[in-house]
Amino acid sequence: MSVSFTCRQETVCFGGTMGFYSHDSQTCQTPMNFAVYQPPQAKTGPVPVLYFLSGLTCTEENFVTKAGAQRYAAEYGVMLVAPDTSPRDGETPGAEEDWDIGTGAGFYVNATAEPWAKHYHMYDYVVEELPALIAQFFPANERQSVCGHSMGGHGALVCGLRNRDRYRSISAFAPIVAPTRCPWGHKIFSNYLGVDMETWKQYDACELVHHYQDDRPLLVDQGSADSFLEEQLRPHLLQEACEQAQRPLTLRMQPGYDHSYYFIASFIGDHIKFHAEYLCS
Ligand SMILES: N[C@@H](CCC(=O)N[C@@H](CS)C(=O)NCC(=O)O)C(=O)O
Repeated sequence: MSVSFTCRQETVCFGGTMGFYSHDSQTCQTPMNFAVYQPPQAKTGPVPVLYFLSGLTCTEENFVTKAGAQRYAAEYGVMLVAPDTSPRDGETPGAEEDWDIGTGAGFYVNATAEPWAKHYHMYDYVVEELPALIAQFFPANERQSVCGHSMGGHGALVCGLRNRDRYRSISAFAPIVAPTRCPWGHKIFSNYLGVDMETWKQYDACELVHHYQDDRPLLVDQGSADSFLEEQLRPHLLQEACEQAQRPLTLRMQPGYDHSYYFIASFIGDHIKFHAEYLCS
């Protein structure tokens, strides 16, 4: 099966190229959208890639239009890849009914329960299919790291922890660290994965730190004024799990910051610098 993609728009940005693309995903069995920022260094040779996984309700556009990340990606010579947050197949029953399930809420898992099992394979899409496409069509070398926000912070932790050979470093903004122990996780996992809670654990970062042990760096920023902090995000659970697993974690509580992209914009420079240390050395 030949692989191809469509360019919807490309714009010069900080000496590089900001682009928006679509392709027919084999994994999700529907067209998928993604955004790529190629830094100026990509004109003269392959560069490493930082994946950014966005949160609930986002598309491939939120991060690249709101976080101001391109300035830092151009400085360090890192390509940014931001996938959409779910399939938009137009046929999955219930996908448009609620903002925290279905469209915009793929949760970076491979759904096994109906009606989600046909299209909602965001884990395989992010870990396997999209990187293969990027490697084939963009000037990327084999070095990858992963970052994300909220639902996408959960995605970054899960994809990163489970794939030691694929990602050199992992970071997150306000991640859902223990979806098996918060309302968003229960809602999504019971629908996408079914009632057997054992199957949920493969997508729970606080479980995974015990099973996938290595010394890769992990950076998490969390705003203290985030309205989802206590009920949904619960970063202290990750701190406890990492302490028990004796795994390195830098958890920074940022006073006064909320859940928005203003928070991400304030610290994205730190995150890209952090990843560049492991991607570019
Ligand atoms: N119900 C709210 C909450 C959703 C929310 O806060 N989403 C976060 C991720 S969990 C986000 O990044 N929203 C998009 C944005 O701020 O650009 C909404 O529809 O925006």
